Amino acid sequence: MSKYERDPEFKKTSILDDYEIKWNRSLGTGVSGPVRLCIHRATGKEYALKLLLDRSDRKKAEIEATLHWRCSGGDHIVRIVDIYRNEIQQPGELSPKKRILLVMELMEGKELFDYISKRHHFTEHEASKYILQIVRGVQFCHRLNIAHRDIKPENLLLLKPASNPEDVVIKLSDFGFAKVDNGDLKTPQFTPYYVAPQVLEAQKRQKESLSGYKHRTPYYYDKSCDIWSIGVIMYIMLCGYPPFYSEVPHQALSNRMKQKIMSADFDFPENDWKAVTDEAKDLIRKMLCVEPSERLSIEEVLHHPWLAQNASPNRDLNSPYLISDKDALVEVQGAHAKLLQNFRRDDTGFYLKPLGQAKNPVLASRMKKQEEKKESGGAGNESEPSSSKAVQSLKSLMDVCNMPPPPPSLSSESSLSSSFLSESVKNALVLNEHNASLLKALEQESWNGNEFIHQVNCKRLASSLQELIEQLEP
Ligand SMILES: Nc1ncnc2c1ncn2[C@@H]1O[C@H](COP(=O)(O)OP(=O)(O)OP(=O)(O)O)[C@@H](O)[C@H]1O
Repeated sequence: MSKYERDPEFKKTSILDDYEIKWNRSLGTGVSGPVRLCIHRATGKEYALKLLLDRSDRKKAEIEATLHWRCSGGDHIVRIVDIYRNEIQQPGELSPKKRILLVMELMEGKELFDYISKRHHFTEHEASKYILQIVRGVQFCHRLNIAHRDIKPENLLLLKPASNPEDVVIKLSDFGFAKVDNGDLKTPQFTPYYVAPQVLEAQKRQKESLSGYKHRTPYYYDKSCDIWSIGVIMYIMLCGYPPFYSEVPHQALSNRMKQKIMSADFDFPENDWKAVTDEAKDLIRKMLCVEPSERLSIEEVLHHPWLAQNASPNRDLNSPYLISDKDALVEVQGAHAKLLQNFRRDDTGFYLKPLGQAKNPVLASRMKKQEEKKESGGAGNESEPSSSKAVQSLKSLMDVCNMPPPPPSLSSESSLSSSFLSESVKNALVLNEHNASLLKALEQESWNGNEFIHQVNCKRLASSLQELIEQLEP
């Protein structure tokens, strides 16, 4: 019996007895803060350490640790080797905090699409090998009745062999949104772009029931939303752009995009898809199927000919080029104006570099609006109650945090966005100056009253703002 078939032991002894934590070696940062490098004292082996706040009022960290642990026996799941429950102080903190510490196998943090964009030759055959690994990871979770619910490129970590790049190993990580699927998952939880229709429907229904509307039958969503996400990832892998675009880049998920997702309104533009096999398109259609009961199960995906027959062609795909190349994407935009018209990426999930290389019009127009507001001496409609204006200003700040980062090559745009972020914080503070939670969240991001001293973790700030808005809104 593998140790992962038993529930995990949350060790109470100090992690520092067993591991040396390299506090200055961040492997990547998410909502829960940086994942650090640590070294097993007895063997000298390197691991990744994720630190989760262990809040007594919420079981979130414990659930993430437990579900990730249960899936850790899978070949395509990042393995947890140890879990500790310790009070530990990170550098820069005033006092120790209760934490759950996940010691994981060390992966190469590179993101899947970033890796693909650097490949000179990338074929449908190779894409099928990558998708197969993702499917195997998800299959492992689903067999344990666990839905991951946040399958996106940043949560697919890589191990690269020195020899053949085709042998890259892909593993699924970050079980922060995972749940045991009893067929009654109804917390609307998603990341835009990879969100399945039934998640949106669940969200709509939850809103309706909060406003008193009663549904005759409860609406549920389940593991099948993971299949939808794999469908979106496969689509992008084969052509270089996503099947659904948002028309409003700064908005988390526009109504238009929601409509498109809920009606599975996508196609395979001939120019980019003519070299792709019908089997691949057939599989995508069956994964991006609106009705969850008609969508393939993970076992059916595995048995689909595109994966089962291992016969996809070795022809080069354009996707790496389109994912990374500005000119190519401009061509795509022209050729598929219908699909791309007015749509832009809005998710920080992964970044289609070329789209952001135009001088960010959203940023510019938002700055202009803020300027106009300042000049007119107000924060908007005077008849609005000040509390709703305060919430609105927090929402605007959250929108800014959720905007995609500029590409590293555009340092000027980067400084523009950080000064815009500071301006947005100041605007929010005018109406929320006594909000202790806001001040705390800003301090955590090194806000000195005028600007951020260090790199801001926009995802984490957006998530704190979301919590705050939920508390303030009736
Ligand atoms: N086992 C690992 N080995 C190497 N790097 C890792 C490992 N686990 C996580 N990372 C790095 O840390 C980043 C954040 O990890 P993770 O996604 O688990 O954190 P999170 O706080 O839950 O993030 P998110 O904001 O996506 O919810 C990853 O994108 C990756 O770059």
